[in-house]
Amino acid sequence: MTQPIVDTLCVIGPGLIGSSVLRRARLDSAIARETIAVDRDEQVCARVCELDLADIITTDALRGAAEADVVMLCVPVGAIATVAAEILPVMKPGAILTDVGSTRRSVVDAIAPHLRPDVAYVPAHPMAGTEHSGPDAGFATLFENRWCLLTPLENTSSKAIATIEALWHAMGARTRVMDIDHHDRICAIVSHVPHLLAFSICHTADTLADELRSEVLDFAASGFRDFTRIAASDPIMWRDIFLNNREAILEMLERFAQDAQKMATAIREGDEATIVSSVERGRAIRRSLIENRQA
Ligand SMILES: NC(=O)C1=CN([C@@H]2O[C@H](COP(=O)(O)OP(=O)(O)OC[C@H]3O[C@@H](n4cnc5c(N)ncnc54)[C@H](O)[C@@H]3O)[C@@H](O)[C@H]2O)C=CC1
Ligand SMILES: O=C(O)C(=O)Cc1ccc(O)cc1
Repeated sequence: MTQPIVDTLCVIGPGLIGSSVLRRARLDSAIARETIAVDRDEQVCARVCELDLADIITTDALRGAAEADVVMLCVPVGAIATVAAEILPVMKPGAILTDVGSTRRSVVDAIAPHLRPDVAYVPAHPMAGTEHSGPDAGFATLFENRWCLLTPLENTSSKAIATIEALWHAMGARTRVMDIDHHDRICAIVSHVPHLLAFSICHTADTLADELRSEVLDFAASGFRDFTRIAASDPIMWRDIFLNNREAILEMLERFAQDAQKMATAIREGDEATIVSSVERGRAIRRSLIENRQA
């Protein structure tokens, strides 16, 4: 029998993303020989146990990390560096630390002082998810045909990078290695600012409902519903993302505001050509996303 990609895989934070990884590992013995799930929340551990998602389930991060060959941190961005600092001293020599956090620069900088020369750190962010969270929300096919963006440090061994890439390939994902700051700018425009806009437009509509004393949201058309699906996402997760990718988000938000302002000017001035060309451009982009099966 061929060796699995990882001997012992420890997932810390088996919520939407972590439980999806564990579900996939349950289905495919080529991923890991043994799995460990760690969560500080006893109720999450109890649920992971009921769902039979891992071989060992514990609230003790040190125990899980000490036994693992790969430790994957799937906790909110604001908790990643704290958990990393706690577990790094007990990790096995030669083991790999990875995390799935949605932002990179501040996390990598906060982890850097705690790194050991004999433990590789390979951040890997799956560009896949939903607006739901917790262990019940996960599913084994979540990463199929999705990108996973790896942002290793310059001195990270190519063997460790290859192991994490193999892990994500086995989960159905495509991988791309990229620069840390490049990652944060891309994610700001394709993920973080769209979430910000969805939260904000819900807020605006709700405030208007108060002012008009009307059930504005009861009349939400399907466009509003499609556009705001992501506004149902977890507040702690998004607080952490916004605060940890501050510069790139503010830059992209400013660019967006300029484009929205151009549309406002075109509408005010009855500039048909600008309005039509903007809608045409959006339509072409949306159609190409569907053709590439990313929508
Ligand atoms: N939700 C999404 O669509 C995506 C999320 N991500 C990233 O993945 C990570 C996890 O997100 P989700 O799975 O959505 O979150 P989740 O809320 O579903 O699960 C997070 C889990 O971490 C546990 N946790 C929190 N702090 C902990 C700590 N200090 N020690 C141990 N466990 C702890 C929580 O109890 C929870 O079970 C985040 O960093 C997020 O930015 C990445 C891609 C997509
Ligand atoms: O629900 C959706 O469509 C998402 O976009 C989920 C998501 C959230 C955060 C990420 O870092 C990546 C993907």
